[in-house]
Amino acid sequence: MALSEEGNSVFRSTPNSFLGVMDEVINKPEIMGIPEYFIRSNKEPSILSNDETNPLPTIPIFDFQTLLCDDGIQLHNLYSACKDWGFFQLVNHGVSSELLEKLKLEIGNFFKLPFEEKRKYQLKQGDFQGYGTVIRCGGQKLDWGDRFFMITNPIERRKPNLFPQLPPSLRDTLETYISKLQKLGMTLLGLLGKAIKMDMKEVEKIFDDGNQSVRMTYYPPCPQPDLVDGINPHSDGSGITILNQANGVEGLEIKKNGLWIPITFLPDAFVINIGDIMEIVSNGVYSSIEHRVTVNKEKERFSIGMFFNPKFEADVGPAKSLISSENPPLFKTLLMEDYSKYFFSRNLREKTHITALFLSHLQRFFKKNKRCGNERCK
Ligand SMILES: O=C(O)CCC(=O)C(=O)O
Ligand SMILES: [Fe+2]
Repeated sequence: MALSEEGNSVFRSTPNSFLGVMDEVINKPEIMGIPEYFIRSNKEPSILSNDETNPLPTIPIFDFQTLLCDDGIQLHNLYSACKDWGFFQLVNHGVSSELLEKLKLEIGNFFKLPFEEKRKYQLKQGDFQGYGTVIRCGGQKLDWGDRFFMITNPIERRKPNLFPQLPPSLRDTLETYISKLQKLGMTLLGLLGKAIKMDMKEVEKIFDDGNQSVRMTYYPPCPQPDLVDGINPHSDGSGITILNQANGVEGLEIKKNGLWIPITFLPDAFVINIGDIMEIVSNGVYSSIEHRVTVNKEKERFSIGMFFNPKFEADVGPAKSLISSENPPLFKTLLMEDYSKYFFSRNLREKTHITALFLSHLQRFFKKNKRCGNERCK
């Protein structure tokens, strides 16, 4: 049976969103081959090594409790990790295995709900929160994954049809998880500020009562994983991201010196990464690294990322306490509210939005505020 396609539209698509890889493509054994919309013809290969004498490089691992009682050396190592890798794993972070296990079950159950149930959370015209993927133009390639993105803080920014309407057991578990991660996230932001010698008052001014959001992603197995991306190469727009590789299936890769390196799964560890805002705040010292997710032929994968950002009223720009005549600002400063509008007007793709902040594109964006297509829609 041929898939139903209407002109340039995609399965279960509305004019602006795509819903449900799992429901549309996976649950139909009669569908042969991967629909064109998912095929990435110029996908860069992952590096593989079976050579025990020459293992692949791995991202640094920190023990949170050791970081907290720092003697200076750990903070220096943290600084180097954020500068050279932009990614690290965090163990012994104090979030219990029981909570992580419960969250894994709840997220897994959510993505298995019937399509009509999940559809209640569908992304609406012109919005970026909800279940689905924003479609900006006809030729846009789609990721092999179903996502659900929502702002969780400040609480008054929560959409009434999203978080409050989640199945109660998922909602309550997520609420507990979010409150634990908030404490962890704020402490980490403080440590990152301290490690780069930022004024701690400035760290608080930027990130306290910040804007936080979560993205849950389900990556179904794919018959031809090499042809698709679970999530396109991108850097996160956040201050920092705390990622939980919830069901322990690997697939996350980071780009280091031009090569795609896999991130291993450590039970109960979080993967922490520097986002574009932290790269900007640190005036380019910390690195927001491109990453992507590859998918698996047999196994499903799911993850939940929590993004920590400045409050909407804060300035996003190089920290004043780091700037001097020897270290002039490399990025523009703008309000978080504007940064956020700008970020969500674009698709996740490489490091295109931070590059734009570095150059003069941003001013043009705000003058015209047009959704021009091709560059962002690839
Ligand atoms: O699923 C993952 O491991 C990564 C997801 C990700 O990069 C994101 O949500 O920004
Ligand atoms: Fe990401």
